[in-house]
Amino acid sequence: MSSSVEEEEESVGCFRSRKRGPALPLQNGAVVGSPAIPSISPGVPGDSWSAVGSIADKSRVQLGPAACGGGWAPWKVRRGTVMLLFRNWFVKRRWPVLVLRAAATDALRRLRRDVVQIVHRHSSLAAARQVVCILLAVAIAVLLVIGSDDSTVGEQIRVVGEASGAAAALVPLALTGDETPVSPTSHQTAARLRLDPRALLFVDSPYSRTGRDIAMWLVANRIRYKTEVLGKSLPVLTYEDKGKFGVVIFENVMRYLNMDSWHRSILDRYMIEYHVGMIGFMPTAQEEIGPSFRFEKLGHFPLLFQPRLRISDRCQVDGIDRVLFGAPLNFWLHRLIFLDALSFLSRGRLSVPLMRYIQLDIDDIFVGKQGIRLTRDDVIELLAAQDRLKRVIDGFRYNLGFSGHYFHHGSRAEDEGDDMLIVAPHHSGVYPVHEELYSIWKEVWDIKVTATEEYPHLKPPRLRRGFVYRGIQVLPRQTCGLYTTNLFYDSYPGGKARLDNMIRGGELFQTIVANQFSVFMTHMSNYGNDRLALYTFESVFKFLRCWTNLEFRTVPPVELANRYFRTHPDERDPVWESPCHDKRHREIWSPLKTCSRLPNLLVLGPQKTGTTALYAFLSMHPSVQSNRQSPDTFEETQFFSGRNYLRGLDWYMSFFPEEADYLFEKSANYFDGDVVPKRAHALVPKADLIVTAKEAAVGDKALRDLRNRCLYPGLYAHHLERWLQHFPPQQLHIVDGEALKLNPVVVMNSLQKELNITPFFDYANHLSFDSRKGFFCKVDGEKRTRCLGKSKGRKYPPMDEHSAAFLKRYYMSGNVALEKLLKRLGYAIPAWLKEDLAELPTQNESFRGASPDG
Ligand SMILES: Nc1ncnc2c1ncn2[C@@H]1O[C@H](COP(=O)(O)OS(=O)(=O)O)[C@@H](OP(=O)(O)O)[C@H]1O
Repeated sequence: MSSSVEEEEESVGCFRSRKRGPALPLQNGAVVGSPAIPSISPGVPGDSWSAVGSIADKSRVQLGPAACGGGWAPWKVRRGTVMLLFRNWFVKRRWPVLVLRAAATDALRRLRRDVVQIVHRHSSLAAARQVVCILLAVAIAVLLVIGSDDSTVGEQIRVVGEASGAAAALVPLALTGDETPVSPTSHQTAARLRLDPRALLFVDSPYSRTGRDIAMWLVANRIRYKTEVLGKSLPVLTYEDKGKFGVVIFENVMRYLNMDSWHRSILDRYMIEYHVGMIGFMPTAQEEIGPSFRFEKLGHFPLLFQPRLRISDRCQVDGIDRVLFGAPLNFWLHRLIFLDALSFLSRGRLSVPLMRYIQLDIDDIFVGKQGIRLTRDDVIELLAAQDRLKRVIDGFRYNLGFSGHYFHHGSRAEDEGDDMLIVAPHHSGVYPVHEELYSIWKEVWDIKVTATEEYPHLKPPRLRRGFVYRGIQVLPRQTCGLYTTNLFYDSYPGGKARLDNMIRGGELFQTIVANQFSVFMTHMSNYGNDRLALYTFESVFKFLRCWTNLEFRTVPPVELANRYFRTHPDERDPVWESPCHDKRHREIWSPLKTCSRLPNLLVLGPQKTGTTALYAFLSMHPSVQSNRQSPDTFEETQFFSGRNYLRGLDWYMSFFPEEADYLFEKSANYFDGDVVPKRAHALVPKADLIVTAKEAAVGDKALRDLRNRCLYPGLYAHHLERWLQHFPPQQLHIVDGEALKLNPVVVMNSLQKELNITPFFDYANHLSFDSRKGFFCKVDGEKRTRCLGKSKGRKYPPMDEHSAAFLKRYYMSGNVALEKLLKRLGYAIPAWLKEDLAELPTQNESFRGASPDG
């Protein structure tokens, strides 16, 4: 890092000094060359339209107030530009206005040069399209005016909310009725009570880049959302008197503009009536925007821009707040502003909390050879840094883990360092789970909390989640960029810029932004040597404090875990991943464990469709072995579907033999279990799946009792679609249950080929029809048949008319959806389904177009 940049960074107050020795105090400061705190010109009080201005710096931007309808607002932008703001929730309010200046390359300058959004109210419905176009242009202009010294951009922008510090002169938003914010510092209004905390995300396709980035960021921040590919219909937007979505997001705002007028009016009406705002992203492709716009890419800068653009706005209002992003969501500052936009546009319904709990673990504090251990001076500096961090992180203390074996193993100075450290137990290596470790922790030390970076083995690390196993709360440990090796700033793997980028808006920064709880760990030696750990942590918290309104706190580990699982109760249940797909997990796993004890095939059910027969027939194949039968749950393991899941991986694997070419299990309640596809995919993502489908049968019990247990699984398409969200269609095999009953030889012979099970086993020689049973049965050695037990293949009295009519109605739309799905997947339509659909009365023809959900 050059000294000038270093000086600049220090004076900015956003970064911690690189010099060894006492770190700089963590305090806010002004940006070098840019007083940084923007000066804002007041708008017209009480007017819902005002200009908002800003900027400082050498760019000398001047902004004047703008009155609605008054023509061009006199913005003079010199080598810079401006965006306007809403009341910031997340991004530090003293940075409400972001500056876009001429091109430069270093990351620090880039931070201050970004402009992303415009909050706007505009136009009447009739003129909506036209004005949105204008808004887009405004967005672009705001992003762009760069490079055109003294270019003038006229515009009127509504100031939504106030900002603090120098921005305090902003005109407060003139809100009325249920738009009135409940507190001057939050986005919450009474309108939020009518909204679900969920976003509606329109994407171009399931694979489009920006859409995936948006979805990932929503997931990272645990914000619920529904993805929708804009097609012929809109999703249902309301239920009873509630809005299902707190904000509407368009990955490509042109899709919103080009929406057909009918759907557009429905969506707009929803947004107006429920006070829901919209976020739109400008497409990056020129052809999407039209020939009249010319974009240029500015060096490394992530935004597109169009020079010399004059913009006007008509100041008409349609009641919808829209935030436009001029670039995709891959720049960290955009991501922060996106969080603010979500909060603002959902009237506080999608506000992420600002408190962040931080735990810094120093692991293995006495482990290390002489020469790389902590000296007395290192420990003094460690403690001094702890005091400095305490100023930013309320109650901060390091959390130390040690191995007593290595205590006093260093030089004299290092041993003195050992003496100065106060130690507390610390645990790691908890995933993949070693049952013995958990037992010992519980029995010997009554451990309640630990942390791991291995679960789930997700990248990026900010997506890691916690779980509880055997009463031990396991917190996710995040990646801070410092590992178990001795690292030095000057020889940091990938270069020092890589580490600094992680700190300044990169992975480490975003991890803390996205997670309310962050646990980091690095080894002792990185607090010695050139004290890279101190630099890293102090820098990132300085940077966070500089750019966000986040607050930080450290609490004792047990309290931290309790708070974590109170905040994220849905994370308590673990999601078992296969240790076999990850080299590192294979290494950590016990050498006694083998990856061959997981099934290649799952028979999913549903019940009553012939799954027991299929299980018996598959087990006849010489290369195929099934699970051992479980006495507790009707011989099935029922691992993925219920409480057995919490018994752990060892329990599940104990049902399978160690040596087998091909392993399978059948649990007939897997098919309709909500969580089963996700769990199954996490553990056996390559497994084949068999679903047996048959006309839904009922016996002689009351329909009401059966509705949940028996009828719901028969909505085949609905459940199959859920499985297809996790598994590719090639792994899904749908077997006609009627054909299995009437002609199992044909079904089994073709199924083994589909599943690539060898050698070929001709079922014609091993199954035969038993006229007494009325079903096909196994042929045993003496040509006698062995049939399934009495509980399978029972005879039922004919169904009464009323019940039959009820079932027809119940399954009508579901069967239509199944027919469509089977066609889509390339299956022949089973005879029973054809028959059912043929009986549909003509007035119900429209059902043929119904959605899979019926
Ligand atoms: N070969 C053979 N032998 C006996 N039964 C056969 C066979 N092939 C298909 N079937 C049909 O399978 C039905 C039972 O389905 P499941 O095994 O899936 O039922 S369960 O969920 O396990 O209870 C069973 O229905 P029920 O008699 O109602 O149990 C049969 O209709």
